[in-house]
Amino acid sequence: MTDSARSTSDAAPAPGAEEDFAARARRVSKVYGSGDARVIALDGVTVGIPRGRFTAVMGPSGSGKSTLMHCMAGLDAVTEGEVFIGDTELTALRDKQLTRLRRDKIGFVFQAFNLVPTLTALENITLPMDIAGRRPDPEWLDRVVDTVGLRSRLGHRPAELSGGQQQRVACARALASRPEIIFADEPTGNLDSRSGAEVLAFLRDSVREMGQTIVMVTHDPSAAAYADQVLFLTDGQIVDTMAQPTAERVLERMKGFELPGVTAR
Ligand SMILES: Nc1ncnc2c1ncn2[C@@H]1O[C@H](COP(=O)(O)OP(=O)(O)OP(=O)(O)O)[C@@H](O)[C@H]1O
Repeated sequence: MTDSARSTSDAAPAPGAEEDFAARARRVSKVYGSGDARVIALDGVTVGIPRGRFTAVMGPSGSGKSTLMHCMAGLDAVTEGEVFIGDTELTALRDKQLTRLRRDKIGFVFQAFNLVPTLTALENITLPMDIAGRRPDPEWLDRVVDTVGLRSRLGHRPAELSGGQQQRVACARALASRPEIIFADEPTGNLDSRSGAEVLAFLRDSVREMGQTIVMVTHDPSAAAYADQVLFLTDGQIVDTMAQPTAERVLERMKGFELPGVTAR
């Protein structure tokens, strides 16, 4: 068995040895609180996120999905274990280096669109690069704008755009700097199903047509069906993976997690 084939097993590939992964977690644990309030949110997770693929993360409420994403994106410190973005060990970085790595290598899309209301769509898309003092590659930006399908709306402010269009602007903002990986936390959580489908199609196209790597946390089996693979978490551990998911198969798998007192939302 190759290392990549056992990406979710405990036998993690050596750092730098597995070039097909845009991000990796190795025996990552995250514990919140202490004493009676102690919660093991992640329990020794080892996983690789394949480069140029769309990965969905699913699991019951409280299973550790957001914690995994936050730890892998360097938004939250791990209690134990290592996280790599490309070949860089994120968990070994000091605050300033971590801020730079997040800025240069990672894109984020959240449930709330987090657009600046006074800026146009285009200004929002290029804002992180403007702040970083980097000039967007015009050809790339053009391609992102075409894929996002908002060329005629680039001069509009967020209030003049629909929710789906605003989230597509947020996706384009994440893509503009060609990050190593994009983490999306419930990107369709605030959208109706039609706008959600537009955003998901855009995320999928940016993977297929532009080679972007995306990890998306979702509760929605039909959203997960846009991904190339699904990772299933329960009780802070990855318990299963599914390639080429369909909404029906994901739903069926999620039903298996519905224990008394635990609902798969
Ligand atoms: N800041 C925190 N302090 C204490 N406990 C936390 C904190 N953040 C998360 N937890 C706990 O860690 C566990 C995992 O939470 P997490 O938010 O990662 O789950 P999730 O799968 O994303 O849940 P949901 O689907 O409901 O968003 C839960 O038991 C949660 O209560």
